[in-house]
Amino acid sequence: MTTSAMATDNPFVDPASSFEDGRGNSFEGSTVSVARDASLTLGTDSLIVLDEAFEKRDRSNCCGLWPSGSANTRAIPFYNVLWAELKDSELTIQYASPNSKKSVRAATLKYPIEYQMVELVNKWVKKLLDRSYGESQQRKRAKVLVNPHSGKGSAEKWYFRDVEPLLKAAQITIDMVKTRHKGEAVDIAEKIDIEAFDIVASCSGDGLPHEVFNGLGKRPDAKKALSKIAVVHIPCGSGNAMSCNLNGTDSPSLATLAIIKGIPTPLDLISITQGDTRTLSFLSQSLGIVAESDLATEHLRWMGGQRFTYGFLVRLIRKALYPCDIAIKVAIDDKPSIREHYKKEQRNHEPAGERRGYKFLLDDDASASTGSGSDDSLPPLRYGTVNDKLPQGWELVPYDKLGNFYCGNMAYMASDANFFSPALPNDGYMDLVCINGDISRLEAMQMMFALEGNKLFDKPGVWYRKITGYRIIPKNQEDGFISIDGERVPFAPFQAEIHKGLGTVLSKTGHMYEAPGPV
Ligand SMILES: Nc1ncnc2c1ncn2[C@@H]1O[C@H](COP(=O)(O)OP(=O)(O)OP(=O)(O)O)[C@@H](O)[C@H]1O
Repeated sequence: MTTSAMATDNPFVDPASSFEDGRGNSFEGSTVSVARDASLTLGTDSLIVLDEAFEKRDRSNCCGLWPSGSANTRAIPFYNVLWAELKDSELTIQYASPNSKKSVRAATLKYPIEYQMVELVNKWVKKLLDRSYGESQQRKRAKVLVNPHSGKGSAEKWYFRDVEPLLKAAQITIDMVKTRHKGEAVDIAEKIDIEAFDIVASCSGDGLPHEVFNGLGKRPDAKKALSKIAVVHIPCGSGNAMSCNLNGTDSPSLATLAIIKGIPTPLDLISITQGDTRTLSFLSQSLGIVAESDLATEHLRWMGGQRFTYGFLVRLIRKALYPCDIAIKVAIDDKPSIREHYKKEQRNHEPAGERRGYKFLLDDDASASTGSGSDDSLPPLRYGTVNDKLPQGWELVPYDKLGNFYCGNMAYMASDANFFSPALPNDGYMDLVCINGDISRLEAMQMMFALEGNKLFDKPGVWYRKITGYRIIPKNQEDGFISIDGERVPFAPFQAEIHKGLGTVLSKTGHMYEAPGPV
């Protein structure tokens, strides 16, 4: 049986089946008949399966979650197709089937193929895989790290139930280890054979990806390792910001699907120098009410997500102040220009390779001062370290009434907190929000509600800037809380500077976060 012969009998084939669909996809050869009562068609966005057996097998259409035409058809979006192959006269199609609004599970279709159809079906399978993966790499090789202590301790259970079956169905090679202690992921990433893997996936909170970036950053070939290995996050912890930003979800199975289909995306990374250490930050740095609400409420873990809100409100009522001296290298300092910058990037589709590099940042007034000398290790620090004298043109300004210093490299800081809505993965800027601690309680509450409604950026009391570096020196406080990517670091001066596109992640679009931009 030929594909074109079948096409005329099949109600799901576009009548213009030998023409293009306007996107350059030819419908020629898009349908294969795989059994007496079944055919498979490559539609515009979905694989359309017409199979009389569906009607008998599954009248419920999986709770109405599939966008099917009728009881004997199923439209499987190409995004959900995990793998297809023809082996031993059997065509197997693996796909992610929705089993609730917030999860998918691996499912399989199998059809016997007659000998004379083999060549045709093989060509069809190749087309199906090309459309299903697009720019995303097929059969990725994954080093998987599972932190059994993440969140409420369910990471291992979720890995085996929600994650591994999807990875296996997508033919991803898996090398999984369970982390045994803090810092182990740093060592694993530092020693990993970067030619043997494409991604390092952490089933954890944001803590493990932070360690992975730092492990890769410690290598003598740090730059190469950070651009070759995509660091990805499967949300199993209490803080899952990375997955919300890049996978658009905090569901482990949906995040796994997003990673299987993810597009390599350069990510800006930030060097933090404090004392004599240099670490990498990928998510945020905070001092003041946000850092304290998170880090000083560990004893309230039993409250779950409410613990942060409770800690925040207590400090708000106290009108807590966190005086500091701060020097900032500002790039864009007004909200209309920041909004315009964001819109420009939304329209920009330059390839990943051109998004890397430090070219335009090297044009500014700072000269590289610190580095290990080797071309392949971490890039030198253009602004020096916290122990050096201030770079030329920087000025320490007293912020005596500071309530919140919050610097972000991603938009969502939690699934319901789009704190830095104009943040971009590789614009070469950090987003800085400063809020005074002496604003009225009413204004502070309004800011909290504005955050929930994605309107924080526009609030008059929110001082929003795009920056490339800063130094912050806490004063008049004996002790306090500084958070780097959600982990506590010593309460001491530190300096930060951004490296454009130094790291690599996988995202859905290749250049934007999943958070809605500034309204
Ligand atoms: N087996 C282990 N036992 C204890 N800690 C571990 C273990 N494996 C990893 N860790 C550490 O746990 C920390 C937090 O991990 P992660 O971010 O995955 O989870 P989380 O629940 O979101 O974290 P948080 O404690 O920050 O809320 C990381 O610093 C990590 O190194």
